[in-house]
Amino acid sequence: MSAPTSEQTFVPGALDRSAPFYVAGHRGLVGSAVWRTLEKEGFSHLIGRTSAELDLKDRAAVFDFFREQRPRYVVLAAAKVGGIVANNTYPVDFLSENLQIQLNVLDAALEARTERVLFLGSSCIYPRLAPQPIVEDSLLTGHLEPTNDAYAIAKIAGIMQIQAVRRQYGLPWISAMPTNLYGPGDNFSPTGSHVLPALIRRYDEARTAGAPSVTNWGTGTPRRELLHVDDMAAACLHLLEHYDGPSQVNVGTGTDVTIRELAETVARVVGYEGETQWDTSKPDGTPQKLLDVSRLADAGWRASISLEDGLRSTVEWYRENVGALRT
Ligand SMILES: NC(=O)C1=CN([C@@H]2O[C@H](COP(=O)(O)OP(=O)(O)OC[C@H]3O[C@@H](n4cnc5c(N)ncnc54)[C@H](OP(=O)(O)O)[C@@H]3O)[C@@H](O)[C@H]2O)C=CC1
Ligand SMILES: C[C@H]1O[C@H](OP(=O)(O)OP(=O)(O)OC[C@H]2O[C@@H](n3cnc4c(=O)[nH]c(N)nc43)[C@H](O)[C@@H]2O)[C@@H](O)[C@@H](O)C1=O
Repeated sequence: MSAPTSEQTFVPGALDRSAPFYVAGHRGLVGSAVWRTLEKEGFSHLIGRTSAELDLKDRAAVFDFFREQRPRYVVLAAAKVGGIVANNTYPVDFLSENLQIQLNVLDAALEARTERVLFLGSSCIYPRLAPQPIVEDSLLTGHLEPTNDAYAIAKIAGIMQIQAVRRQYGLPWISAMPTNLYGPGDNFSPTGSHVLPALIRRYDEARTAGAPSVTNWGTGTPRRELLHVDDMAAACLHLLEHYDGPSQVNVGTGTDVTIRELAETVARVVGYEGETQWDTSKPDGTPQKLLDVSRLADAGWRASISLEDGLRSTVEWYRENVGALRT
């Protein structure tokens, strides 16, 4: 172990477009959007590995990869991810896989002295009944939402690892906490996905089949904030170039809707005119998780894709790719 270094002043600025930049999870919803954004922004040395090529749970392989590639920048968007029922049903997988992935990547990045790392957590790290909108300082002030507490604890460990590296080694690594995301490349699995892709698929299939009704999960009363993944990717690059600090930064739009309103909007956009029913045997999850995005605004960034526009383009993407969806 190297001698501890105290946290030093680091002034963020434009990243070097020719430096090796590893996007962990580059085929996922977020990773693929980050990759597109970086390509558009002129980054010429992007590095990506599928899980088949490099299983991030394999600690030795991850260390070999970092020793060989020596990325100067890393966005950690590889994780075990799923919707409310997947999280609630497989807590061991969500805890264990995420702890392993992030521990291996962050430890290997530390050994390689990676200059900038952006770790992605989730808004579910905050207490279930945190005051709304949720400020970053709400972390660890109350009980977690039980449907995703295992996943949240893994993510909280990741935030702590970033802070610990900053404190002990002085490296300017940062964390961002996205709200619920959606967009092209999402997981549309009927049982495993998040709410928006599930609704798009359900309503579009019902429209095609001429089904008289669809059934969604829960009561429809919880509120969720939804951010298009292209906005998320832009925020990632913005934070890497404009933010440095130990606190995680919330990434969202600052507005939310009820699940019932979201379902009505999806039905209208896909053109479904039947009835909607609610299966209250399925969990609602946290009643509201609206992020306070002042810190992000102070860093000079705000979301630009409206829910209506983002939803329309995602429905288009879904229809064009329905034959080749992830399961
Ligand atoms: N989607 C959302 O609503 C939200 C997401 N987030 C966070 O954003 C990040 C990205 O999520 P998202 O893009 O939605 O997730 P996805 O499921 O779309 O993508 C995750 C990616 O991680 C990779 N991965 C998973 N396990 C391994 C492994 N063992 N080894 C290597 N790669 C692995 C997968 O690679 P491959 O395809 O090659 O198998 C996959 O492409 C996560 O940290 C998540 O917690 C936060 C809040 C909301
Ligand atoms: C991003 C975040 O995502 C997860 O938390 P969540 O916000 O509760 O996630 P969700 O998108 O799955 O559900 C939102 C709401 O929508 C309702 N709902 C209706 N009908 C469907 C439906 O068909 N599928 C789903 N998934 N939800 C539905 C559902 O009952 C709930 O009230 C975390 O586990 C964790 O992974 C995390 O960090």
